[in-house]
Amino acid sequence: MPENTPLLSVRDLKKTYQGASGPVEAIGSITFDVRPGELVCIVGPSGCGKTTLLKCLSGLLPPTAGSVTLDGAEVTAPPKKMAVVFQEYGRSLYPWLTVRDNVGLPLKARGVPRRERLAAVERALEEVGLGHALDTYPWQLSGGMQQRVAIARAVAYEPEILVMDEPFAAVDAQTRADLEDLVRRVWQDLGVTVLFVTHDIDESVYLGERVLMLSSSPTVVQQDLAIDLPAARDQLTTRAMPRFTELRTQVYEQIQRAKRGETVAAPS
Ligand SMILES: Nc1ncnc2c1ncn2[C@@H]1O[C@H](COP(=O)(O)OP(=O)(O)OP(=O)(O)O)[C@@H](O)[C@H]1O
Repeated sequence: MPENTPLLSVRDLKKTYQGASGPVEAIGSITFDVRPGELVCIVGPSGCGKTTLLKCLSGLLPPTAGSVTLDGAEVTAPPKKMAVVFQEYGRSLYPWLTVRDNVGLPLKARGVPRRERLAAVERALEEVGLGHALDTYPWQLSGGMQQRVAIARAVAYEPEILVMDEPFAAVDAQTRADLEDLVRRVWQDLGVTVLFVTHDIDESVYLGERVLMLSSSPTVVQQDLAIDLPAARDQLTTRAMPRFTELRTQVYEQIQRAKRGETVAAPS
């Protein structure tokens, strides 16, 4: 696929829920593209519709209007080319299966032969630094390690796009920093396209090559900001850069505007 052809295209996406006391307009109108190989973060105030947007992107919820297209095909059901990593790692892994079998499960479901499957599982676990944990069970691992297993499972599946829904919200700060670096490394090593949803402004700037800021509901894209930080990022030096501070201030101000319901800024 040529570099500039979008992999994911969201066009005038609108979602109105039928609530008990009338319609709730969660998403007003969202339009954006993600090109192959990009790492895009989506950030927005609580209740702005991030989960609703992800459900529509992953084919779990039909939009009220507009469309989602992945690799040229309209998304109407969970696409085979997409893997999703959720916040609740504890509920996304099967406790009665070893790490090896948890990671291999989607490949087994896809009919990948055993030998090939085991090799892919081992590669993915090596990539997330858990090559030694093949025969352990999820409940024998820390929260951060379980989330690594969930990332390995998504990676082993070789998706065209990896969607992550606030994946590090439930882990401690040190683990979170390690996992952020892991996402950047996986993205760089494997060249997979990543769409990362977070409510954490610093995280969005540290991780992203682009940050899409959402407004409050009914949601629109408030700003699409290019993150012009060096590709090699480091928790200490990158976060100490004056440019990092400028960018996080810009995102913070937009989010505050969004919370106050102020008008949309011109795209950067
Ligand atoms: N099933 C539903 N029926 C009616 N309204 C809903 C439903 N699901 C979500 N909403 C409303 O849609 C809006 C967006 O909700 P959503 O959960 O997508 O936001 P969010 O950005 O993911 O929130 P948070 O960051 O707090 O998790 C909210 O006003 C919410 O109350």
